Amino acid sequence: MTLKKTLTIAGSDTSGGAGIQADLKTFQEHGTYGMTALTVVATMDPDNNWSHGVYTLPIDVLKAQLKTALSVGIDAVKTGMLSTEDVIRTAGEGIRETGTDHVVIDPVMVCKGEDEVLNPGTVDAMIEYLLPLAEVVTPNLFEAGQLSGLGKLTTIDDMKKAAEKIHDLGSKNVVIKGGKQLQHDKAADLYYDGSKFLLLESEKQDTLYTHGAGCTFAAAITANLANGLGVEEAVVDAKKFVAAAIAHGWKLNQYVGPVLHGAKNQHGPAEVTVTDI
Ligand SMILES: Nc1ncnc2c1ncn2[C@@H]1O[C@H](COP(=O)(O)OP(=O)(O)O)[C@@H](O)[C@H]1O
Ligand SMILES: Cc1ncc(COP(=O)(O)O)c(C=O)c1O
Repeated sequence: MTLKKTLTIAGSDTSGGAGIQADLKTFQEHGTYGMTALTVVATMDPDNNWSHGVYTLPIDVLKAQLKTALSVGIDAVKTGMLSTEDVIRTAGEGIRETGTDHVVIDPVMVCKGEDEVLNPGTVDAMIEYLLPLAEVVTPNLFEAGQLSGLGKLTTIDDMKKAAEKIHDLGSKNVVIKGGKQLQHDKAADLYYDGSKFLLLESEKQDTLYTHGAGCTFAAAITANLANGLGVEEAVVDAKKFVAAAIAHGWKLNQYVGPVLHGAKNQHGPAEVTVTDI
């Protein structure tokens, strides 16, 4: 049996819901063989309101992991938390060497609820080293505002303008996640392939248990591309996967509630409507 091989270049979320943990669980649910190149280890302090520590691994350690993964061969690759310009450049070099076009860039800049980029130099580095390689980029509203240079995005019209700008930066397809932040009665994401805009909508859940949703969405797109789906189909199916995972999100402790990565396979896909806009 030959499995498609999917690589995530991302951070470890020790609490298990996001980061490479989300990616590997999601790859598994899609029947792909997951591999990892770790960039940072994120920890959470129970004595200090679960505040995050982010420990960047030495760049040589990242390079050695990429060498291992590249020697095996990769069918699709995604990125997650990349903490410095050096890490981003190295990730870009690794992605080029995989030779695959199935490249999903999840431009993680902050963890949920925060609105300041941890390290501002990383936005320019993502634009320079990663967007030109992307088959799909999946910013949330905040990240799309940063990458496009348009700042705060509040409407679907703003999202369209940002998607065009990000497409011009080299990503072949752009998915801007409206999520909970967008003032809209559904959880709406905008898909743009350079010519048409699609609005992907699912039920907006009234829940705080969405930890890992962004990583899970991008990992599902990656696995779908590896499995041979077209980009539009890969994104719509991933939305059904993540919406189900959010609908079954659960409380890990008083601070965090992760999505249930296996929800689609256990309970069925969520309903998603797709509208040409
Ligand atoms: N409360 C919610 N109910 C339903 N879907 C949501 C909710 N919050 C986010 N989503 C969806 O989850 C996916 C990931 O988005 P989001 O959580 O905003 O990303 P990120 O983790 O990068 O901030 C998107 O498809 C988004 O629309
Ligand atoms: C290592 C790592 N990557 C990515 C994220 C982003 O997670 P989400 O999918 O909830 O945006 C986090 C958030 O805690 C993280 O710790």
